[in-house]
Amino acid sequence: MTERRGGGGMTDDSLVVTDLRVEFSGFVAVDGVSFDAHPGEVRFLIGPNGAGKTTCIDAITGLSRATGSARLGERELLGRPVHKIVRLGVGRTFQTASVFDELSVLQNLDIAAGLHRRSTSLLRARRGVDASVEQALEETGLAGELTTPAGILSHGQKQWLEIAMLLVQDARVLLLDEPVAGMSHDERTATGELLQRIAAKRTVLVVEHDMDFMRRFATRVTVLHQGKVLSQGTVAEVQADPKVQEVYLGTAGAATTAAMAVVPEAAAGTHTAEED
Ligand SMILES: Nc1ncnc2c1ncn2[C@@H]1O[C@H](COP(=O)(O)OP(=O)(O)OP(=O)(O)O)[C@@H](O)[C@H]1O
Repeated sequence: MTERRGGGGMTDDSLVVTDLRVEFSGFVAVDGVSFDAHPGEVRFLIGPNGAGKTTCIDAITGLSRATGSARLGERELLGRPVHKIVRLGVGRTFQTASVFDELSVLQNLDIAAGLHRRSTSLLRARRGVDASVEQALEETGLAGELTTPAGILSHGQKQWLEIAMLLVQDARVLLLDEPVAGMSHDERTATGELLQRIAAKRTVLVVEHDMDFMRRFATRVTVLHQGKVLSQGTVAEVQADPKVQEVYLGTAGAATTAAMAVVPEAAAGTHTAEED
């Protein structure tokens, strides 16, 4: 058993990816990528379009065949089928929210919860709101939307519902693919704060394009470029890396470069506010 402790150290819920490699008919999309993520930090994976970010998540969750290693604590994930990886506690969201629009928030959560429940506890749950569902509703700020059809939730609320579904499944590792795409500024802030709360006890890995969001909420960042790790470290370290500046200058345009170049006061030290 590995030691359990919070604040970014190695635990049974740590995700450790080593020398990950994914090839599609001769094209190497992920080429020897290594990084780790631990409970207590909001870990970011960034990089230009086509860098290999989603493919890394696909490999970890069993959707793409990969070589190398992706370990949850002491368990190897690579080579296991998708449903077994889910059962080990690895949950993910996709770039497009995948909730049942016709069903209420509660019904969506009940279905998600069913994945980990026996029929007897499902029967019990039908008489009221299950404790895990109630906790997920509170944590994601959706408690007031119990009977709302998911289809009429705001864009941000749909993403939070997806995160809530992972919480009721008791995911120990959450892999989130562009969770704030299309969100308003306020929704992004609420999402960042939600991720910080969730990450206190779970491993959270966020794939993002939004540099401002990354600067505000990342504890550590891995930058991918053309399938390889270009840079890795705190927000301040990564932003100061000339290799990162060069890639963003060359591929992502002036706006992103400007966003990357600004190191906020709070991030200029070794870590972000939530560590203090
Ligand atoms: N199933 C597939 N078959 C062939 N090539 C693929 C497949 N999936 C991804 N790729 C290629 O692998 C590379 C990495 O794609 P990936 O989606 O992981 O990048 P990304 O960093 O997530 O990009 P984006 O930010 O645009 O989502 C791209 O060149 C993509 O075209």
